[in-house]
Amino acid sequence: MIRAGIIGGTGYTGGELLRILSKHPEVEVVAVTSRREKGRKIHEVHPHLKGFYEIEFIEPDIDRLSECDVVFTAVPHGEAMRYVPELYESGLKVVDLSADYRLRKDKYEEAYGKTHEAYIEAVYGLTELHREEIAKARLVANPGCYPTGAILAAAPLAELELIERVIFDSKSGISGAGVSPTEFTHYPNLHEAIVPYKITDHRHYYEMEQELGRFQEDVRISFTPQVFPGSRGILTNAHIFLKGELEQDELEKIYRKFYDCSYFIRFQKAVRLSYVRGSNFADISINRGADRAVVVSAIDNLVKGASGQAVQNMNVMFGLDEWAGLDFPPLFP
Ligand SMILES: NC(=O)C1=CN([C@@H]2O[C@H](COP(=O)(O)OP(=O)(O)OC[C@H]3O[C@@H](n4cnc5c(N)ncnc54)[C@H](OP(=O)(O)O)[C@@H]3O)[C@@H](O)[C@H]2O)C=CC1
Ligand SMILES: CC(=O)N[C@@H](CCC(=O)OP(=O)(O)O)C(=O)O
Repeated sequence: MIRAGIIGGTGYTGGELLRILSKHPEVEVVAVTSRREKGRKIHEVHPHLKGFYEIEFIEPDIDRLSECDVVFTAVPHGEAMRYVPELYESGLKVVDLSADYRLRKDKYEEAYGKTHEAYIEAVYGLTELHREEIAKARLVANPGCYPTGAILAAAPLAELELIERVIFDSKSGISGAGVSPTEFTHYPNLHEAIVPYKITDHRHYYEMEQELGRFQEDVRISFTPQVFPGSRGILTNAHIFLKGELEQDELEKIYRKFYDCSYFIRFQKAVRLSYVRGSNFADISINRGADRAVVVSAIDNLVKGASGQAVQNMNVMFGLDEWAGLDFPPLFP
């Protein structure tokens, strides 16, 4: 069995890692940290996991994680870099869910407006794009939730350098903002609303630019995030203005070929968040219009957008089937 540790086990992605790993056939979770809840049982913080774990939260102390084969860092960006270098140097495999290692150093510093004091080169963990490098990696930087849905929607066309311009219009459930309540997440502020924010300057733009730019250097990207009053899911409408003429069937062929061996990519006529909820699937629909193609993607932000993809990456790093412990259907309705 692979012995797994989680730093940040009381948060939403930490809780989701615990849920997924509880049924993983090759993994035992041996250490889960919390500064606030140390000494308490897992189900005292995550009542939905009652009956699945006996262990208690421990202090985030690297020595206590040394018995692990893999550690997931599920803490806010800026905090993961306190732990990742030491974990990495101790020879463990690390999957970091934060933004600390996703970007090249200069881009990180531009996007986050500060010097990265603990930089290590990592593999960007969008599994469908980087499987071979992930298989050899000891540090995988799990992608942001918005970039996961957006990049998956545009990568097949970027690979062929067919994008004139792409506009990502994305709507996220509020669990993307983490477990701590804020004015932004406060019920009356969000209820019956769809709230655009960071309309022209969200930091996830840099991940989209970096990853699509690997395929097509001159790709032009715009991105606007919004939140809706639901817990889970990110729906992205990718408005793709194409270079040259491409019919619907040609577009479909390009996407099917690109995602040929990708278990978690499903092509659907209609894409709904409710068809992927609770699962690691990314559903995609392709719609050719007169002036552009609109590729719609749907993911669960806590699963394919975070903890599910982190487990998918761990599977690849340990040579397991990519879908091990993740081949469960979505929760509908
Ligand atoms: N929510 C989402 O949809 C997604 C989140 N992510 C990223 O994953 C990471 C975790 O997100 P999420 O679970 O939502 O965050 P939460 O805010 O829900 O939880 C983070 C947890 O980290 C712990 N923590 C905070 N600071 C530290 C620290 N310095 N040392 C140790 N533990 C710390 C806290 O636990 P305690 O106080 O008990 O120690 C807290 O419960 C973030 O970087 C986030 O951006 C990525 C993709 C999607
Ligand atoms: C709804 C909401 O607030 N979403 C978060 C993104 C969640 C995520 O993926 O953030 P990381 O890059 O930090 O991992 C935001 O806009 O900042």
